[in-house]
Amino acid sequence: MFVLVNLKAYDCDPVAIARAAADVADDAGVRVAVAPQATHLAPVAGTGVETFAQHVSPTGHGSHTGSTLAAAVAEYADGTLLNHSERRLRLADIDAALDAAEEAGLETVACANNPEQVAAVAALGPDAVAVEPPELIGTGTPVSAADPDIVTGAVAAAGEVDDSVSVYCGAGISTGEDVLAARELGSSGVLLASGVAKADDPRAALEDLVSGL
Ligand SMILES: O=C[C@H](O)COP(=O)(O)O
Repeated sequence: MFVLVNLKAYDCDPVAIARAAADVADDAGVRVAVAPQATHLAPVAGTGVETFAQHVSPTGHGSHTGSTLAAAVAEYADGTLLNHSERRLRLADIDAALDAAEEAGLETVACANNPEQVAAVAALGPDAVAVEPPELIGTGTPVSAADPDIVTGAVAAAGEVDDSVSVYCGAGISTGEDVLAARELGSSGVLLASGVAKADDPRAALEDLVSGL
């Protein structure tokens, strides 16, 4: 299982969380990655943890003020999220951002709300898709318990399009039990945020997440 921790724009210490994630990944032998704000990519990557951007632009070098270029992100990061439900892109822009990310050598995780969108984004050839029902994001109610069919549906939808695309799930995942339930449903990773970024003790939260793996 891959544990991808998105720090969003939460008021947290990205480097402390990254250090804890690197330790937990090493100790448990589990892939754990951290996706900080773009301005924190360098210090987070400096901890040695796998580092993801939260977004890259569907543009290359040129007159694109405010862009986050995949090539610039790749100086520090290993991969990137795309089309998170809090950073939605049009289909053509997901396609272009995937191309830019792949050209820069970034691993790509494209998000989708439901199995139908999973099929659409899987057809664009990301390394992975992450299904997240928006209504469960940040609730602490895990998608694996509240809407298991959306996870199994996403696994089936991606498999019909391209079975080399990994399927992750997210929304409300915060415990080791949630991670195991996600795996039972066919997911090969989880995407989560508040369970770690808002935890009183992020290191303990990370240790619990991987405890059953
Ligand atoms: O990127 C992470 C997801 O939106 C899930 O967020 P959450 O774990 O706070 O529900």
